[in-house]
Amino acid sequence: MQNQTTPGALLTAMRANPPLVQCITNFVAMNIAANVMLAAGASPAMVHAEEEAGEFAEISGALTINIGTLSTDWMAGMVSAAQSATKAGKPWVLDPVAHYATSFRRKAVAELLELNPAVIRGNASEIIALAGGASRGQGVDSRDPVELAEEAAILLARKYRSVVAVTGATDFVTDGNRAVRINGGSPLMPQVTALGCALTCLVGAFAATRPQDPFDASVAALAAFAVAGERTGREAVGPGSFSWRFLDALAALDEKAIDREARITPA
Ligand SMILES: Nc1ncnc2c1ncn2[C@@H]1O[C@H](COP(=O)(O)OP(=O)(O)O)[C@@H](O)[C@H]1O
Ligand SMILES: Cc1ncsc1CCOP(=O)(O)O
Ligand SMILES: [Mg+2]
Repeated sequence: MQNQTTPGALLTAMRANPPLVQCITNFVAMNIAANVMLAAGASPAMVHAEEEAGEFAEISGALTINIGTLSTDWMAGMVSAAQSATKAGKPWVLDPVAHYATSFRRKAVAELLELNPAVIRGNASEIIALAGGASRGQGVDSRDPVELAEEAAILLARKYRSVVAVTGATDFVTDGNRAVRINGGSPLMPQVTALGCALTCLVGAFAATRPQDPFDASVAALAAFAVAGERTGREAVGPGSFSWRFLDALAALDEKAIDREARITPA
């Protein structure tokens, strides 16, 4: 019998019933994230206004919240959506973009963390700082290796009872108990803006497909990026061609390819 929770099986399940995912993301990421979601087979909606964000979360399969271009009115929409998702039993994913940079961001992330995200997805510098460590992050960019963030990720997963997905050259995913590393991708990925933000939305899509197991959902989303990114890296000549070729590679992924090519190892 086939394992129903392999990344490939989850990709097939997601495409068979494309989940509506409410993505509250940033101005930089909106377009690329929506295109990544469509290429992978999900149905994204970028809905953030306070007047409707909570109501929209009720009809979505999952919610993602990203503080990349935060403002006070967006924060109100984020809080309303997260409360509504939790109440409706829908998983939501937090992307704490550059939360260490200003007190406004630090305060916002502290408030959002209290609203029970199912998954926290960030780069290594963001995860280290979230656990109170000394991060070398600069603005939205990570300057720390993922290996240095693994302990922080486990700590955060236990503290907030959530899955923590740390990305970089080698990704690390933990729920505080289980942990895996995922290899793949391409060094060109951090040269294309908002790919991490787009990945956060895709984690939401897989979490909508498998709400009972946000760990497997996160691993599947990161594996899809790792395989599509690695394939794209072989063809692209720079960040420009990487960007459009990556969408094609995501769309071309299928169950067999992802399960054959994903390099996932227990940590
Ligand atoms: N040096 C690298 N080599 C391979 N893949 C990478 C590398 N850096 C980042 N990635 C991949 O890029 C995607 C976005 O991750 P990351 O750049 O860490 O997020 P963010 O954009 O939030 O900083 C992930 O799929 C990650 O695995
Ligand atoms: C450049 C920039 N500025 C504010 S949000 C953003 C995008 C960040 O994207 P990512 O976290 O995926 O690198
Ligand atoms: Mg990011």
